[in-house]
Amino acid sequence: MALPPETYFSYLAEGAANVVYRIQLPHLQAVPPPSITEEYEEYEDDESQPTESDIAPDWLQSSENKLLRVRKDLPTTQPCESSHHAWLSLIAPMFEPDQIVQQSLVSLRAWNIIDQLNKELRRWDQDGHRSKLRPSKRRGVYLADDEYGLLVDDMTSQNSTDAVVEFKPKWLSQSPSAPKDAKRCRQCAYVAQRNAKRAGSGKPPTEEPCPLDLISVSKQDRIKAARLILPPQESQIAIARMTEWLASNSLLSRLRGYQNHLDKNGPLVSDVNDENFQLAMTLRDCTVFMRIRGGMNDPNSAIEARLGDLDLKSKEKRQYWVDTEKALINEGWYMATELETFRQPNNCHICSKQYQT
Ligand SMILES: O=P(O)(O)O[C@@H]1[C@@H](OP(=O)(O)O)[C@H](OP(=O)(O)O)[C@H](O)[C@H](OP(=O)(O)O)[C@H]1OP(=O)(O)O
Ligand SMILES: Nc1ncnc2c1ncn2[C@@H]1O[C@H](COP(=O)(O)OP(=O)(O)OP(=O)(O)O)[C@@H](O)[C@H]1O
Repeated sequence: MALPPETYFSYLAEGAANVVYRIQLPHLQAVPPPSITEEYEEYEDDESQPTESDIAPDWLQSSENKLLRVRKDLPTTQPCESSHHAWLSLIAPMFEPDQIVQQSLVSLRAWNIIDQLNKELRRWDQDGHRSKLRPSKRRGVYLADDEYGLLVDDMTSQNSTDAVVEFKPKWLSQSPSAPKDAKRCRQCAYVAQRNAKRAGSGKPPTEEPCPLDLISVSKQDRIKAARLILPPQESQIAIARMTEWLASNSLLSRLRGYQNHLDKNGPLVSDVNDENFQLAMTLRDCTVFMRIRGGMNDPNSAIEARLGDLDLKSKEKRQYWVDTEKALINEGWYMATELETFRQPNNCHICSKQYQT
């Protein structure tokens, strides 16, 4: 599938590995309509007239409600073609179709799309502080000159009443290579370490939900997690809805099941050439995109939740994963015995459960 010339891409957001664009197609009228005589010739009286979507070209139907997601040129990313192949064969079969952001390949070669998008990114970077779109920490990295990009389901709000929420569930179980009597889970240990570094450079701490609270049977734990997922000003009704979703959804428990099953040894021991380990690390860094039609305050609104950012992790990340795990163990972040000067609060599920017993 290729998009027609004159398609306009507007920057939406980016992460460490990909840039995501909204797609604005050339107006449908630009596609030559069938002539009146052709229409008469093709449709008999008893045949129903084709609707706009029946006559729309392939590119129009395939790119409706889609975003373009393109890979950055980094040693840790793989061409979309190979990551899409892994997604099709290994990842998509793990979930129901409505539990994941659907994706398909789109050709980027036709009219130097990447070249044009990179020119725009470079121009913004050169503009320095005048470029408000690109976060400063993302500057200096550009798109890979790939044959293909991905069309992904657009999970942004589709009208003014939709609410959207995005979060990463991260490690839904303790790391298998963490100390046995750890006082923090993998993610809380990591966040504590990161907040100590932030404090060292004068930045405020980030507060993130403990993944174990996301899947806890205790309502109190889930309320705690829901408050941290939602923006600070969210209403009690919204917090209650998110708390209820955390209890009733099957997505997170399925995700946790796969994370556990695919890596039983943890980053210190597991073989990075083992596809299962790469998959487990992929599932420990995916994103939940939620869209609530009618908003969080409408108790009847339907919640759509899909996992995205499911690109198979590269083996190139091995050293980073090993170094991270070693530091969390050796510097005492798992055990909450970090040096006094770096001391961080411990709000991890593991710690709160230990105090309760
Ligand atoms: O190491 P982590 O837990 O900080 O996760 C990284 C993410 O950071 P965050 O989720 O914000 O903590 C990080 O995300 P951000 O840079 O924070 O957007 C990436 O997702 C990174 O993966 P990759 O290098 O793009 O393959 C992620 O790396 P891995 O999942 O490969 O460890
Ligand atoms: N399907 C989608 N619908 C709506 N917004 C999206 C979608 N995919 C990505 N985005 C937006 O673009 C941002 C970056 O996308 P994505 O998470 O795919 O990038 P990434 O580089 O793979 O992320 P990471 O930094 O986690 O590696 C997301 O945080 C989100 O705001």
